[in-house]
Amino acid sequence: MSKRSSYNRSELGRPSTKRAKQIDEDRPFDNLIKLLEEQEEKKEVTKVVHWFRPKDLRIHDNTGLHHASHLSQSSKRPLVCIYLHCPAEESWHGTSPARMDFMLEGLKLMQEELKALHIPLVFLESQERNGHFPTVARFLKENHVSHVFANFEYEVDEIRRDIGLVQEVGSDVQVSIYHDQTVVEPGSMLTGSGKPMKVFTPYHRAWLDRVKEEPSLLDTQPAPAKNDASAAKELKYLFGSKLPNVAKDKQFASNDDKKRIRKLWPAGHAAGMERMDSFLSQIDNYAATRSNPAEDSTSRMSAYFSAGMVSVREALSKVREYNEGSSDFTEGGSSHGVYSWVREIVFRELYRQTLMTTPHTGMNLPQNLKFDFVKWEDDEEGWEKWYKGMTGEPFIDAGMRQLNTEAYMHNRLRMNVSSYLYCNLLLDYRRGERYFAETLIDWDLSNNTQGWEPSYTVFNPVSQSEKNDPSGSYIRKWVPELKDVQGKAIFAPYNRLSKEEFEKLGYPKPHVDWKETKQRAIERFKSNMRDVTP
Ligand SMILES: Cc1cc2nc3c(=O)[nH]c(=O)nc-3n(C[C@H](O)[C@H](O)[C@H](O)COP(=O)(O)OP(=O)(O)OC[C@H]3O[C@@H](n4cnc5c(N)ncnc54)[C@H](O)[C@@H]3O)c2cc1C
Repeated sequence: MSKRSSYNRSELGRPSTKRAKQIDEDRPFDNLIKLLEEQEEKKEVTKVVHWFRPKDLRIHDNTGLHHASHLSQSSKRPLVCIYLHCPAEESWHGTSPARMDFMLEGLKLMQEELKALHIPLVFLESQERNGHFPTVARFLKENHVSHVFANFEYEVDEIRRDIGLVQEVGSDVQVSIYHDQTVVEPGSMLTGSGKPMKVFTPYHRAWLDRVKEEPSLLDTQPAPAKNDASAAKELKYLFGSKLPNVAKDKQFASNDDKKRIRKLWPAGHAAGMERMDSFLSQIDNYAATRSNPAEDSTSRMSAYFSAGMVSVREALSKVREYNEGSSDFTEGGSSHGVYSWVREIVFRELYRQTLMTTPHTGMNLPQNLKFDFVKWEDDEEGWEKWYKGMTGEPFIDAGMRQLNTEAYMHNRLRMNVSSYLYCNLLLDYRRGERYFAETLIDWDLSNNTQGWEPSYTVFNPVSQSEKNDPSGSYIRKWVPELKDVQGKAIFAPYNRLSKEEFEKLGYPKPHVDWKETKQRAIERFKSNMRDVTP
């Protein structure tokens, strides 16, 4: 579905590892907090704005919006919502046609919901990447806005954009930004020596304790209150703002693609909550079936979480109801299914903490900077076979074809296809990461970059499929050339069928030898990786 298959240098460009270390030490997020704290409190309220970003596209349980509504009500001044569309930014960062369409459909629904509350949702547009905060600042000025609210985004460029806004508006507008993407505030989970936790197991344990002790972390906020009728009159000129057009490079390749994806992923909060409710009825099977892609038993909530159409708090507050009102999601306090689903949410929470506290991870650099010294291969044939799902490794091909068809891939496959790309094909992992960004509906920078973090673990697609897709149903579904292959031959048809039988299938033979290329990768990593000089 994604049309792009080659990348030029600037898109995969990155700072030097030395510069990366400097950025980690002088974190843009800390600078933003300092600026926000230094603002003088603005007593007089004229108009209040909430600025929606691509990660908080809902009016329910939206922290920034809730505070904006509160100020608007207490000061009896009107609330206005804005969304900034910047096609150049979307191109720069990746993002897929599926995700763009999903977000815009969600925004259309939100505009209607807000209109019923007499609150306008205004779409602003900036053609230039660096035109974002000046466009917002101009709108605030022209509309005599005194207070603007938003939720934090933790990517470096977004933090710098917010720094730009605070500086640009100066004392004219008070800017308030809230943590909203997670249950536990990123940056607040520290080791004994006061450093941000980076390792999953202790983070998970501490997270479970925190949520058990502070169940209010899962409480949700209501949708904003209605603007009064006179405000609606005063704001008349802001209603009816036209939904932005999708940039050419973010349009679906065909109408069929659009129809298929919209059916699989209906946009909006209501659709997301319906999906969550239906998942809850089967959550108890999650632990036993989550790794089998043919079961398709995971929640498929990722698209709703990454666009913020459903807040993770709201989803977990539902899980709490299911868990008899208890926020004890430890093994002892919940079913296997609940424990293991919440565990996945905790990965998401940790990855946001990592992005905020180790900002270089959002700058096309691996968390383990030693991997930046690896010399990658230029196997263009391998690249093309990988993204088209024609490598000759059935499990890999099935995963890539699912991705190209559904704008989604099961987690087990994401782990396998990524390992195959940078270990067996020895291609720069950033190319795969970018392909995911440009194809997935649930693209999320922190989950994606952490998922693609290179490591020495080389997944074996044959044993992985034998273990996780034991009946071969997932492979048969996505690789129709193999649908009639019986028994264990489905996992490795080239090696397990006779030459004649294999040739009849019309399926490619493996592009590389798995064992040899595993060895090559380990040797390459060992010889190329080196310490980063401070
Ligand atoms: C190489 C690679 C790339 C990935 N890219 C993305 C991405 O761009 N966007 C994205 O949301 N997830 C990404 N993931 C994580 C994971 O694969 C998806 O979140 C999951 O498959 C989504 O399906 P689900 O909603 O049914 O998950 P469920 O199993 O139902 O899990 C519930 C939620 O927990 C979170 N979650 C689950 N697994 C992980 C994980 N491994 N890491 C972090 N959070 C997780 C997601 O928000 C998910 O919706 C990636 C993983 C890998 C290995």
